[in-house]
Amino acid sequence: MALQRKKREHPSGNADFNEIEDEAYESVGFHDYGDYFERKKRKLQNQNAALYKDMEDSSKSNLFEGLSMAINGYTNPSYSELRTMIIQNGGTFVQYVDRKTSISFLICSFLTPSKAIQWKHHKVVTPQWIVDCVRQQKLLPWMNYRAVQPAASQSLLAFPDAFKKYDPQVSEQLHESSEVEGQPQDALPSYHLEQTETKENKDELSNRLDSLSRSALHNYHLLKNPNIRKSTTQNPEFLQKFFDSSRLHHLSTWKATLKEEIQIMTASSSSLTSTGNIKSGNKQHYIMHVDFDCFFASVSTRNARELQLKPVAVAHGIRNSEIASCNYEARKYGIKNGMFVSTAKSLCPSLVLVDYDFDAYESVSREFYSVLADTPNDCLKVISIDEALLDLTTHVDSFEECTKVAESIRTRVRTKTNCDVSVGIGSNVLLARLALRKAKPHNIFYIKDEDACEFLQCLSVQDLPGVGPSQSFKLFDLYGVKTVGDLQQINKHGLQETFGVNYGLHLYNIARGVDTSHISNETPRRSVSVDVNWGVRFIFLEDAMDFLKRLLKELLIRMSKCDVVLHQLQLRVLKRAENAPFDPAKYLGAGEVTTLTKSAMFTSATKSFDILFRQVINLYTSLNVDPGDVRGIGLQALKIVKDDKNERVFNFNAPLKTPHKQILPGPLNEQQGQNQGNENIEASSTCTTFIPSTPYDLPSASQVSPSVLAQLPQSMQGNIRRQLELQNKRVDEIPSQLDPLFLKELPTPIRNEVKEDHEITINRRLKLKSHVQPNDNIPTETAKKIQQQDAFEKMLRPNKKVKKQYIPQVDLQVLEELPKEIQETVLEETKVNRYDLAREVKMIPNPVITFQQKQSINELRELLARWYEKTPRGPNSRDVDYFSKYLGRVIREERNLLKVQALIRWLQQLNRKDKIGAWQMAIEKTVEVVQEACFIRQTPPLVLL
Ligand SMILES: Nc1ccn([C@H]2C[C@H](O)[C@@H](COP(=O)(O)OP(=O)(O)OP(=O)(O)O)O2)c(=O)n1
Ligand SMILES: [Mg+2]
Ligand SMILES: [Mg+2]
Repeated sequence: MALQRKKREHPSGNADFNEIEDEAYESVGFHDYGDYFERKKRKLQNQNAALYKDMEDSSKSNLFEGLSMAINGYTNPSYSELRTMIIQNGGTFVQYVDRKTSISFLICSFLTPSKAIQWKHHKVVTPQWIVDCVRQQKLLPWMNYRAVQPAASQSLLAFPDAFKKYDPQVSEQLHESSEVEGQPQDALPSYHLEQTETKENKDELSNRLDSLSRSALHNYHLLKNPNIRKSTTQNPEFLQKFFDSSRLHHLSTWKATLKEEIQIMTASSSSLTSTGNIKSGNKQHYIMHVDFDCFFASVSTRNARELQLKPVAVAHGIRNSEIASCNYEARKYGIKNGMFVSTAKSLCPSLVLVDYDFDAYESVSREFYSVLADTPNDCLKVISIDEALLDLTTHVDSFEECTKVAESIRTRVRTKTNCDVSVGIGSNVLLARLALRKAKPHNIFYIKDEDACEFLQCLSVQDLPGVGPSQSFKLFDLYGVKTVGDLQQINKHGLQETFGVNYGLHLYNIARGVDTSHISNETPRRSVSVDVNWGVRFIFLEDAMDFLKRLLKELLIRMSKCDVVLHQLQLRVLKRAENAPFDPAKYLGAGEVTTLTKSAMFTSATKSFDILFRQVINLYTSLNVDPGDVRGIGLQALKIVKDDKNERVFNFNAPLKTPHKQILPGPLNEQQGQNQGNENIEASSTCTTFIPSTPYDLPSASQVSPSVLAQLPQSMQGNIRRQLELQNKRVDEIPSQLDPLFLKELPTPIRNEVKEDHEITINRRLKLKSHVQPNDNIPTETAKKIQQQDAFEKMLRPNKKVKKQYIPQVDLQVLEELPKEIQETVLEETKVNRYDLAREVKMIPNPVITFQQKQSINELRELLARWYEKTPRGPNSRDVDYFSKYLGRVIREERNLLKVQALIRWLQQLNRKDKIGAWQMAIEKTVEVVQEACFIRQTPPLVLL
């Protein structure tokens, strides 16, 4: 197949999947819209002011005076009839709901389950309430017209009753009783006032609530529910419960422990490394990748033969919890690890859910590793609790011999654990890994070097490690590449041009089965950490502080178990991504987040809670994250050393000082400056603040940069220089400021790229520094230049998303509907000239939005029919998202409601006969997105039934 570099063209020239994904129009929540909608909102308010004036003039009553209401979805009476009733009876009609608390009532006939959860603490009534109130001309008790029933539908992790102090019933009663009067009460919920409900307390709370961000306020309302509250960080016992039930916590702890044990075991034997080239000189390498089949699921059912024949999955059991592992019987239905229980159940209603058995997983894993350790090898590498890599190079001479070893491992593991492992063998890690996938389940497979290219040809590019959805999309988009065979046709140069020198080369190599990575024996542990990424919900800053305190205590407990002290402490905060919903799909999960990291260095290793906590507070506050947006927190002890009990780690006699000032204005300052007032930090940022752990400590040489040194007071410079001399170091020995752990987490090619760039930067810095006399003051100009070079740190951070600029947008059609005076004001405000506007409107008609390059309804129907036919077990949720977003865009931009209506009806019709559950859910989700888009665009909801 001759592959040309081809860019997909879109007839409309303005819409493709990338744009759909990139643009800030996730399924539009009631609260998620940006400048564009703010603008639109104002414009429509103007419009409405005029529109409603006539209605108000003919007001029938002031029945709804002081009440603000919004309408959502399909209603009977219709949207416009209800709107008229509300306005004519003195109510305020709200078109855009940007804060749930900004309206007194939401009127709707039906809410989807996820919306019902979001709105369950708000007054959501059926249209009949409006009708009856108007008919009787009195405010009737709204609870009799609830559209959302108050009972929480989800079962929750059973935390002990830790929240007695908040009396939910009293709160609920208060809520209800004042509402009977129909008062607009954005209420002072009683729960957060732990003490008596004095007026002062209420006022104080009210003031505090006023200053909260939308996300914090959202959490405030969410946490009113005591059941939810006790499943979050607000519960003092949360941490323990979380760790007991968190599989990810178990997995990381086990992995660290296993690595440590294997390291001790192999430390005495000579540690061998293996080069992973297909051929390294004349020596053929033999790498083996061993992994349990459906580990949790098979351990959980290993003594229940009857279950092994049924589809089984291990999960916490609630609807939107994740499946950790499912057996191969379940996989026949399309169920996968990581899928939500609700989706899995819709694919296979008879799916048996079993609970976690962490003790059993641990003991089975120990048996497994004891078998591997007993197998003669050059190197044993822990990959996870259920998988490992073995280098057998010097112990076998052929793949056949290697297979015999694999058979023996399989038999011994089976005998000891009653569970199966599969084994993949190749001359490098990549081939062993790909062979393992082929071997699964219950088998052994090897790929010889001479067969590698052919084997790889049939794989999809996404099967290659390190190739994710975005890279594979790019490959398809630019080159039409789908399979590894296609990828083999693209030359190295082309790939490097598109993906960068290193990643391009990496792609080129792995497409041919070449992997240059090494495996080596375990090295001593380099960090201890504690991470929580579920149930993290704060309202106020003190909630975060309180939780950080508990987290640090936990970290210190773990450090003491490993008998280590730290030189560096890193704080990691997961912040809700811009435009991500307040409540992610996974119940109380983190959802889509941006990771922010900051760390502090200590010259003397420490484990002192006081010292560390002060720095934790400094680090946290310098990140400047709204407490309402925090979705996860982690603390990591880095640069750890064995705790030498005799060594002075903290001067207990020294008075505790106020939080240490950062004495070196290093990168942190720059970072802080950028963080402040900038919510758009995109990905992890690593920077270091430097803190002496005793009052008179000076920073270690490894962190001193001449530019920084130059800016310190003379006396301090002298001190530092003296200390450096004592350590036989010069100022211009510029250390690497690349955090090795951060680097380690990067994929190899990217890591190499970063390192390479870093070296270039360091060289440049060294060149600059050669002008500097070591003992002289560095001239300010040079210092500035050097500081500019410090900006190489920025390389570590992926590009920041530039905040979208608001470009005045005036819709001529809307404008013309406005009264003349308002038109003038709008034009003045937007500084747009009417002539330009008309020209612009002429030039840019409503765009035609395409989906998969199709735009006519018939073409799209055909596409949907194929999609439906190809996915009898239900569509991929990403596809559903794409499609929903596309429809939302058609409503917003192309303004072609008929098209949307036709397509959804078509999907409904396709599924009418088979009534596939997963498809039904997908259609519902699409309808939900569409109706929200209508709601926001101010059009009546679509009639779809
Ligand atoms: N994100 C993850 C990854 C893994 N695991 C747990 C459950 C798995 O059973 C176990 C091993 O992970 P594997 O990726 O090896 O998955 P399985 O062993 O379940 O399936 P397979 O047969 O594909 O290896 O780790 C988890 O709970 N969550
Ligand atoms: Mg496995
Ligand atoms: Mg595994």
